[in-house]
Amino acid sequence: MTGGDMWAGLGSTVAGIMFAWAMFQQYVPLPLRRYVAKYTHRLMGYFYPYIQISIHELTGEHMKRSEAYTAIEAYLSSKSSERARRLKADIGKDSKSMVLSMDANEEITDEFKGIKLWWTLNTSIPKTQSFSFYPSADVKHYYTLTFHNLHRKLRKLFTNNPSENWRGSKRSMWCHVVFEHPATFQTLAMDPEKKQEIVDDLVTFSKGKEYYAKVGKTWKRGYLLYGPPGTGKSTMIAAMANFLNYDIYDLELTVVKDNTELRKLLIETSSKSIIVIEDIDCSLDLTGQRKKTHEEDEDEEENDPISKREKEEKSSKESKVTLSGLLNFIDGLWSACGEERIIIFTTNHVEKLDPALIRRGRMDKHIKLSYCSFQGFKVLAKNYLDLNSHHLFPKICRLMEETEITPADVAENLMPKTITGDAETCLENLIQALEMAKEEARLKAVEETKEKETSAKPEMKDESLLAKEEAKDKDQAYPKEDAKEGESIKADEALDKLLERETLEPAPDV
Ligand SMILES: Nc1ncnc2c1ncn2[C@@H]1O[C@H](COP(=O)(O)OP(=O)(O)OP(=O)(O)O)[C@@H](O)[C@H]1O
Ligand SMILES: [Mg+2]
Repeated sequence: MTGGDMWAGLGSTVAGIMFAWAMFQQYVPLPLRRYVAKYTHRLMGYFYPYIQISIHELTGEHMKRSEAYTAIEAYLSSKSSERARRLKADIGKDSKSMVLSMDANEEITDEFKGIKLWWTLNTSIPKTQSFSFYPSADVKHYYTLTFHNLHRKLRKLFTNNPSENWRGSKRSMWCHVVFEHPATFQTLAMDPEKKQEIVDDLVTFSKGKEYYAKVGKTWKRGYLLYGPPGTGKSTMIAAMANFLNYDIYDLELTVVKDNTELRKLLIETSSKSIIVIEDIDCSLDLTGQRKKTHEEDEDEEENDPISKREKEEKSSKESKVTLSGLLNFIDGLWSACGEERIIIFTTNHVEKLDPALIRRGRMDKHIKLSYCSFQGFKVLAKNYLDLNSHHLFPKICRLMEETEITPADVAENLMPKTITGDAETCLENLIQALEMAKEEARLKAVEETKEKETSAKPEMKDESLLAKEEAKDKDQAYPKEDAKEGESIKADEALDKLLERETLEPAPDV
């Protein structure tokens, strides 16, 4: 086929489509046209998964210039001069400078929180045009912002214990704000292999719809994050939400009235979400509830009616969520239709938790967040100081092997304290902090050995005290001759008692 044949063929195909379209518009009744349009639109959605927002220059009845349009124009002005290929030049207000902006139908690529966006300046020309040397006043300008449908929904952070600026409605038990935590797995300081393992686990979970259905399990996963304060438990939750594009429900158990309220809260959570209970060991006396039986409670109350009333008053304010209520919550018994949910508990004291609460199947993966390793430090150094290597790194590595420091403390030291603060100063600050931590640990160890030694002494002390007391008793029983009058009366009484006892009991061997 020659080039000419090909163009002729294409031309006749286009002409055919145009003809069919004209016939469709003219003869097909409107309801059917709408029906077809609806499905064409859906079909388009599959091929064109982008969202477009238009911002028109002139708005309202009086066609005033829109403030949003002016703000976008100003915002894009600097980007245009860097990135746009076709620019429009205007004289600035001072009549001396030149202001450059993007020309009509020009496109600029931009980024917002890691999301790729496209800005386009469009013009719409009225259909009835009269010939004129001057630009028509009817030409309308508008910007279009285009982004992928995936980013249509901004992530939200929900809470059942809101403070002032949280948004909520009477219908919902949760209030929310836009979730804007910047943490990612790249910026999280931890052992790279462990990090990869968690990422793989999350990916497997998020793609596991069929698998969970096949094995007959609710599509949910529980993570227990434990470790000392400042090791990145909350940061990891934010990184997980950003990675999976899930909402977060921060559940404050202490303000949940009872199991029924807990159930309602769970039902109101959406799919693709992470439900978090921070510091679970402090949230409820879950272990206590298990250990104390009802009978024991009742016995205590009967003995002390005041404490009973106090207890009742206190417990009317306190949460009545029980361990079994919480277990049902985790097992998802109340959410038969529940889909794609992650439940996370955090704690500083894993040993305090009831084993039932954290057994596999409930908290499927136990993740220990620990003190900062040199690998972790390298992530933070890259993140905070943009450093891959430095002559102080070996010294830091050695100190980190010798002492414990949390990632939170490392991060704090790596933050420049002045605008001009350089990387070397920050690293030196960290070295100082590490040396201090090492010295503190040494002193603590010394103190602990001293305490151990002294805790061994009290027994000896006790023995000597006993000996002294015995001697005192004897003194009282056999008063010294120079004792004062009152004392000698007491001593007489004691002597009487002793004699009395000796008559009743056999005399001890001395
Ligand atoms: N592993 C980490 N990687 C990166 N930054 C971290 C890490 N751990 C802590 N940080 C930094 O320290 C701050 C405190 O960390 P985070 O709140 O995550 O600690 P936590 O383990 O939840 O502490 P707590 O037990 O007190 O709640 C964070 O804002 C973050 O800047
Ligand atoms: Mg935390």
